[in-house]
Amino acid sequence: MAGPKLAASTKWYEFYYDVVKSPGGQFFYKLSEMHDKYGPIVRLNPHEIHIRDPAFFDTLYAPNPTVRHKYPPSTEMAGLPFGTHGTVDHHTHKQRRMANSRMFSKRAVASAQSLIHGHIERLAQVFESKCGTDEPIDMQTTFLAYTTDVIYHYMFNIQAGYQNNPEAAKSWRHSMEAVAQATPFSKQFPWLNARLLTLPTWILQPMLRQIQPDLAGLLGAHKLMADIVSSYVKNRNSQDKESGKTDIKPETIFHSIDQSNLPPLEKTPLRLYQEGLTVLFAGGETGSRLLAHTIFHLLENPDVLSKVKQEIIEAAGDSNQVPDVKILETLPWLTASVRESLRLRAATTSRLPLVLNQDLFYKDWMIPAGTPVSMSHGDILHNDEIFPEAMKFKPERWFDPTEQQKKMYVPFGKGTRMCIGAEFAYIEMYMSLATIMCRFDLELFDTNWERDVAYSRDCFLGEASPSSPGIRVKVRGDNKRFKKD
Ligand code: HEM
Repeated sequence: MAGPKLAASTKWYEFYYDVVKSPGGQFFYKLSEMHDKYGPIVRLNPHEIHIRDPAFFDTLYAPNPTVRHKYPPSTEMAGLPFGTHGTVDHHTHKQRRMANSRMFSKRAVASAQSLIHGHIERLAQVFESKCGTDEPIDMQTTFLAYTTDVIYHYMFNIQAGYQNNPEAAKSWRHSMEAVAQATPFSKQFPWLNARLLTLPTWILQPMLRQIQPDLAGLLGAHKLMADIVSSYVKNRNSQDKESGKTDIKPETIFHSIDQSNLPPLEKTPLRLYQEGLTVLFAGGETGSRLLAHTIFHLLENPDVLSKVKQEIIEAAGDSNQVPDVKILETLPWLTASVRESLRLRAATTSRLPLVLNQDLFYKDWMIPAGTPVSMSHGDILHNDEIFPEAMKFKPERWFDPTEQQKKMYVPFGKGTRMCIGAEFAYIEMYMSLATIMCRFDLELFDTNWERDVAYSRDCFLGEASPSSPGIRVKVRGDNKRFKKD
């Protein structure tokens, strides 16, 4: 297998690019260079193979019943082996995912529109409070507070209240940033997080405060989840097991797991706690970025923005209410803009390794069973041959997409491990975008693509430059459209 000899002989090669070379998380660029030099299949470290060939994506990330395990070091780094995302074994994962699935069905998520509306009202108040002032809004913090509040409410029936507490929201955002910064390091020492999380809080908290105070803030989320689970478990025995079993949406994700066919060992407090954290971490940051990036692109492209606004306002007709999600999803410019924003930012920059029980064949190569093999979404979503001028925001490409473009649209991944929250992300996104963009006139404040939007580091999700103050806007006017009386 081709690739630099040094990379094939030691993991310190990757360590150098991810941890030592400023600003960290640089190995994914090196990986691209390896492919430019050695071709579509390379050995990137002593254990792993990486493939850059969109045509192979469906084979590697195949759906059930094809068996695909995760590669333990790639899942260990989050320290949540009992959550779906951290589950290595294919069959265990399948069962755990099935137990969660009632929370994520299209019908269940659509039924949550009024719950989401409540949080959008609060979001609109933030924009309203800055209207006409010169104070910019940091969109990622504001939207993270929104997506986090929505997840806590929908998944755990809890009011987390980040939107009502700007200091808590800022500190949560800093914690998420700190996790991202630490990811290139934890990728090299994946066992570290899991070990750290076994320490008692009275040791861990002061220790983390010394290393990185924002990381210590993360323990607040762990403590809150432990409390939510403990209160759920306390009441669990007094609840009628059948209650809510036929509802479109179970009350919480824990009800969904409890009412599933999983065996009792899969319903322990530790399992619930880790699944809860998995969903919280997987859904907050991704959704808030998508929102901030889409607004960035719309403000950079005023002609597209005016078409998006116009079609939403026309769909609303005489009503002063945001159209139903079923209608929003049919609006061509809105849908195309969201798709394009997701494609352009290719959320997950990290390679996503899988392990097979059998040998895998790629062209003339035979990859022995048990070898971790990965591909990267950016290699597909930013491929100029599939998406001409791939790094440009061109929503109109989605009006008449080729079969290949439709097939290669993979921001949520594919196969057994693909995102389970895509419907949730879309609904949360369509409803808030429609409200914020139609109600307020926004303008970008000191924000540009190179520094603030394009990624410069692989921290599992792609991170903008460390010098970025974030994507910021000023609110120039309030049209009062979709404002609740
Ligand atoms: C723009 C938004 C989002 C993007 C681009 C995105 C992308 C992804 C990707 C690529 C994966 C697969 C990762 C892997 O194979 O390691 C994933 C998994 C996952 N996502 Fe998302 N996601 C988004 C929003 C959400 C939301 C809103 C939720 C929950 C409310 C969520 C929950 C999950 C979960 C639980 C998994 C693990 C699934 C499993 O292993 O079965 N995601 N996401």
